[in-house]
Amino acid sequence: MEEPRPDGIRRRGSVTYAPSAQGTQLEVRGLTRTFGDTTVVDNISFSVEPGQMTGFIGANGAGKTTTMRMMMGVLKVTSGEVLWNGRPITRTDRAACGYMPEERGLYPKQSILDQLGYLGQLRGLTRAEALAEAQRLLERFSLGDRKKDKLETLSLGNQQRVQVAAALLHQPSALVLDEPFSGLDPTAVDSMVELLEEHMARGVPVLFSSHQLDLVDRLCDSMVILDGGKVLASGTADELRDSRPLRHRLRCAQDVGWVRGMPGVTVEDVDGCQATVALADDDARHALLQRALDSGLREFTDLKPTLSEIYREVTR
Ligand SMILES: Nc1ncnc2c1ncn2[C@@H]1O[C@H](COP(=O)(O)OP(=O)(O)OP(=O)(O)O)[C@@H](O)[C@H]1O
Repeated sequence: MEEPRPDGIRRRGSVTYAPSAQGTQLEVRGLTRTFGDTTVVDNISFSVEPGQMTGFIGANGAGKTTTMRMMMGVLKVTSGEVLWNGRPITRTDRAACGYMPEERGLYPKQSILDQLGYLGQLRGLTRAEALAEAQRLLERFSLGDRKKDKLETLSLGNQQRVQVAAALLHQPSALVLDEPFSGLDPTAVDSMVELLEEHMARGVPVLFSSHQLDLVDRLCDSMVILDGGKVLASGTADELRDSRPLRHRLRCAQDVGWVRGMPGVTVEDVDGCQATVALADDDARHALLQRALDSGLREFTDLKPTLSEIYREVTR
């Protein structure tokens, strides 16, 4: 979805923006958290770059929420540090962040506009500014006519949108969002992504956790895969793909059962004239293609792994 252009300007969806020279970089270095004798986040390091969207993925209990809580100062760090543009993060820096916690934190029985106005004031806006910004965000999410309603009267997806609005009220310098897309329909995902991209265009780094791997694959510049409190893999989607063994699809006019037993060829699947294989080296490739030509070679394609496949492989 991202088209690099020669001038360095990138297009994502319908938003065009130039990389900011002054964005914020968020980094965790050697971050660790123990509860009693149990280490739930174990010496992890990664960075979230200015203007980039980083997906934080991992099974239930992997340690994503605990990491985000430490980043936001909600939970004490056992060891390690959180850095803001390369130096230890301060309270002021954290106040400039937009954080959507797992436990959400808005009041179900209070009117949406009232509580967004209040939250905006807590983050340094005047009441008038907070209400104006809340109203603007609610309009963006097509919730303008629900502003006087209690939060609990909205559908879960719409409550989620209000929670994200709460994190965006004060033009945050960085965004840390715990499962912001869960429960949203595809249109709601797109409108939220569009909004986040406007913030990224200001150089805001976005870290979000998700179990929706297809979404992370589609949206993220880079990703961090956490398992059992450890970072198993991190990098851009292409870096992660390039670090995995390449597989190939082979299709011939005749049966390709002969791939089984060829030296240096690992056979993942054979079905009549088609097979999926991994090759140990150039010799194996050469031998396979020679044999395939005799069988009427129709196709030999590199198969790049999807993020789901990478995730399953690294967490196996
Ligand atoms: N306050 C706490 N006391 C004891 N253990 C805790 C506490 N908070 C979290 N844990 C444990 O830390 C581990 C990591 O939990 P965490 O919520 O960070 O995982 P997660 O990756 O966010 O999971 P999910 O995808 O289900 O939200 C879990 O085993 C959890 O039970």
